[in-house]
Amino acid sequence: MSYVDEVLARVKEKNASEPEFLQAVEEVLETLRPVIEANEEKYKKEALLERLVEPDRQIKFRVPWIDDKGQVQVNTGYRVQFNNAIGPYKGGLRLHPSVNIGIIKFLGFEQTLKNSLTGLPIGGGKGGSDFDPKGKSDREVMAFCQSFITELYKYIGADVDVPAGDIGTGAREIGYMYGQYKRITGRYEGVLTGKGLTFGGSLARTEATGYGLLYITRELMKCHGMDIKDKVCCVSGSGNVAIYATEKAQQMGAKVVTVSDSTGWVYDPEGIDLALLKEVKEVKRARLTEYAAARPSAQYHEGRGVWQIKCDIALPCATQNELLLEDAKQLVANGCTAVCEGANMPTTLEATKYLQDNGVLFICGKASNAGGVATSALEMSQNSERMSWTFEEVDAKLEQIMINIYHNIDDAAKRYGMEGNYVAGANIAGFEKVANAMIAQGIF
Ligand SMILES: NC(=O)C1=CN([C@@H]2O[C@H](COP(=O)(O)OP(=O)(O)OC[C@H]3O[C@@H](n4cnc5c(N)ncnc54)[C@H](OP(=O)(O)O)[C@@H]3O)[C@@H](O)[C@H]2O)C=CC1
Ligand SMILES: O=C(O)CCC(=O)C(=O)O
Repeated sequence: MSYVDEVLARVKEKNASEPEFLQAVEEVLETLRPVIEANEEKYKKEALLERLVEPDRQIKFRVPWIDDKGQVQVNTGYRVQFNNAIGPYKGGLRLHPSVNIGIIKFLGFEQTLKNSLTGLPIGGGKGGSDFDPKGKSDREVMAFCQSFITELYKYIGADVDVPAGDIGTGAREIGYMYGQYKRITGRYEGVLTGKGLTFGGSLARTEATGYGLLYITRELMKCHGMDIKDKVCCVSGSGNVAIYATEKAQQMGAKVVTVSDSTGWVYDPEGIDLALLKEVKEVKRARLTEYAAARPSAQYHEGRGVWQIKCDIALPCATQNELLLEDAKQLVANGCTAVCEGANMPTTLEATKYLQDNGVLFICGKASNAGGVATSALEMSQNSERMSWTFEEVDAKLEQIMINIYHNIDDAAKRYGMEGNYVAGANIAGFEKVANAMIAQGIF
């Protein structure tokens, strides 16, 4: 049995109840085979893969808070500090009822390789809670965030572990968390990113993940002799990533015709009205039915269905495993050219393989959504030097980082004879840097 197969078998046995984590590990290890085989003896002796797939530590805690009726509620909080070989742990906090340890582990594992791809000194971590901010008052959200940080503050710090936003965690939640961290520790430091602009946040962080997704998509298209201008895009989700992906796609001259949320989706053949979408989602925190009600050209459908709409470029920006094999078949049948992931692991393994086998250009989230965390690292730099850069400065750095990521993953795939396989390229390029740093720092 090869070293990769041995490790995969052990990971499956040990983490049988964590399907998302297994899926993420399987995807990575399968594509790393040629790299591992070229150095099998060395990596095996170092137990490098076993160390790579085992988090440095997992923190799990009770989060009690009081709702508006005076009732005590209890949620579970998590922080998985996955790997700090190349920098302090860095990664978002997800607040969603589906959150469990397996989901946080998959996200932390992917984050380690993603952060490596940014070229910046950040390790990988992820956290969150099964708390659902939807339908809660601002006071309830504040009560939860304060309680969450009252436990988590012990484990984080500007040079230790720097959390940020993710699903359900936006500027409001980060603000309450930052306030509580400062109150407990008395320290005014860059312990969280995605902060408000009046207290250390970076310009362009809000836009960064969506904008970065489009910068890398444009580079991909350009390197294959195509222009993004006038292309039709299907976007899923209607949160932070989806909104700013739509904005940048429109700025580049593409037409975005769909968005979705957890209850339904919208097809708007005239193109998404971004101002209306922002009003519905960012201001009112309402459902997409409100978008459809205010927009005569929009058709609203319950459930899922975005990928059945004919498009040139598909940008899944909602959540994991939202683009299934049947969706991949539909995209191919409709002549889709490129799929670039805004969300983390939105495409299943079978769907990814089908897209790749059928000539669709495919960039995985580790590479294509890395603009968010890269800009978080730029926020950390600004906090350390007590400076604020202009929107244009941050945006220009973000654009260059995304272009560099594309060429690094393209080169890595070519080096191992897998030209055009950007999943392999991303995993190899991300892995090489982390592996070298782990080996150089000795066994721990
Ligand atoms: N924010 C960031 O900087 C980064 C985010 N990501 C990833 O991008 C994705 C989206 O994150 P973000 O935009 O920040 O999160 P938001 O909470 O802002 O938006 C999430 C969107 O996805 C929808 N959604 C969430 N869960 C489900 C589900 N189970 N089924 C269907 N739709 C769902 C939400 O619908 P509803 O409104 O109904 O809940 C919402 O439209 C996630 O995978 C995240 O990990 C990756 C890199 C950076
Ligand atoms: O900005 C960050 O630190 C984290 C972003 C994130 O959670 C992600 O890249 O998935």
